[in-house]
Amino acid sequence: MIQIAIMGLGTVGTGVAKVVAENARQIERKLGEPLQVKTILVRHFKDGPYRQLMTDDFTKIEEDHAIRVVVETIGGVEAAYEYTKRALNAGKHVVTANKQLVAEKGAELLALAKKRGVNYLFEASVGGGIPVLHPLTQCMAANRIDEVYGILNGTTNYILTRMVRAGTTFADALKEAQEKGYAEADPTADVEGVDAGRKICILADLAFGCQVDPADVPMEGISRLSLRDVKIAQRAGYRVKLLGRAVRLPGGRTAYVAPHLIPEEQPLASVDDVFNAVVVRGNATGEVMFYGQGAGELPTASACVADVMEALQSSPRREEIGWEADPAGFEDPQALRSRYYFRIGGSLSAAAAAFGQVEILSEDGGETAFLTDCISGAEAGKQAEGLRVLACLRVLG
Ligand SMILES: NC(=O)C1=CN([C@@H]2O[C@H](COP(=O)(O)OP(=O)(O)OC[C@H]3O[C@@H](n4cnc5c(N)ncnc54)[C@H](OP(=O)(O)O)[C@@H]3O)[C@@H](O)[C@H]2O)C=CC1
Ligand SMILES: N[C@@H](CC=O)C(=O)O
Repeated sequence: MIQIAIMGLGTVGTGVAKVVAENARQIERKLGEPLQVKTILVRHFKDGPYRQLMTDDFTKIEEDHAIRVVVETIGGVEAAYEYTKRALNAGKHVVTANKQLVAEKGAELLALAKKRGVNYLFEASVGGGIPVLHPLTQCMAANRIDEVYGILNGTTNYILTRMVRAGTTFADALKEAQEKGYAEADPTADVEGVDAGRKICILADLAFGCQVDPADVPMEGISRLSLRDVKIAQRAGYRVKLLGRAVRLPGGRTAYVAPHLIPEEQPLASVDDVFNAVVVRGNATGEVMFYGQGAGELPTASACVADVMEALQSSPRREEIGWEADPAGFEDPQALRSRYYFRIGGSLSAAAAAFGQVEILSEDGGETAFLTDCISGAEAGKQAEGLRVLACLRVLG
């Protein structure tokens, strides 16, 4: 019998307990022994099927030599960071879904895990149930990864889909996402692009081998996005999606999160609801896309339990994953070139005077929406000076 502990019995922690119980036979067949949740760390005791396993004392996990893997689904940094270090120091593998902790402290925790001869695994921290970190670091290991981008937040993709398809208000769509267990404890992180930002940092860390610090990454969410722009874009053959993007540059790397217009024929344009998709561009593979449910109880738990199994099967520890802790070499994403969508208060002639040749998408009620040629973010900002800019979005492609 292999025994594990879960820390935090919310959406993901409950999912982990369910997957371990419901898929017990498959898991046992693969591990050669039954897997059992022995202890669950909670803050508040609650009645229910796991009541007998609950403790509010972390030392019950830390000092229990029978517990070989700890699954951290508390979220945030403070308690999760402290308990993770103590669990690793106690010689236990740690598996997590906590992207904030991995994005901010991953390099340090991976180094500690290495020192202690155990694994620190975090497949669930990006893309929920989508296997993407393992393929990126293992199956694409022979590539130089030049770019990673995608729809990395299930809550905002769900909100956008509900607003566009069903006319649901932003507030109601967010409430639905919270009820389904997709949103962070503080959904501001979803809505303002911070959750996607943490995920693009983890992808960039692994893809480029150097720390991308979340504090350096410009993150814009969907709270300022107007449905008017989404509809204008849609009529012109584009979908609007919140993307995280990380690019290798000649002297370093860059990353950002922002809503983009995506041509409707591109596969990312039809990724809706809670689904996420991550595109990885390797110099040998070209573009590879990973698609699946990016949030939710069971998909996320699937990734956590697979990591538990991997940690056990590759004991004492699997091959090196990690990155340099030094964040030097991060460059401003404003240097990246793309077409831009603008909506301005003013006429087509004002747009043309500022940008030269533009592709007009709509002219209505004193407002003009148009696409520029391919320019850098800095050029877009400079050329728009003097215009009354109502919206400005990058176009992917
Ligand atoms: N939900 C999802 O779809 C996904 C979530 N994640 C990540 O997984 C992690 C967990 O998310 P989720 O399950 O949704 O969050 P929840 O808020 O549903 O669950 C977190 C749980 O941790 C408990 N907790 C908080 N602090 C402590 C503590 N000090 N000791 C013990 N328990 C504590 C909370 O208790 P209390 O109820 O008392 O607050 C709560 O039950 C986060 O890092 C999140 O970003 C990753 C992928 C998908
Ligand atoms: N809040 C996150 C949960 C999964 O990472 C999301 O909506 O994507």
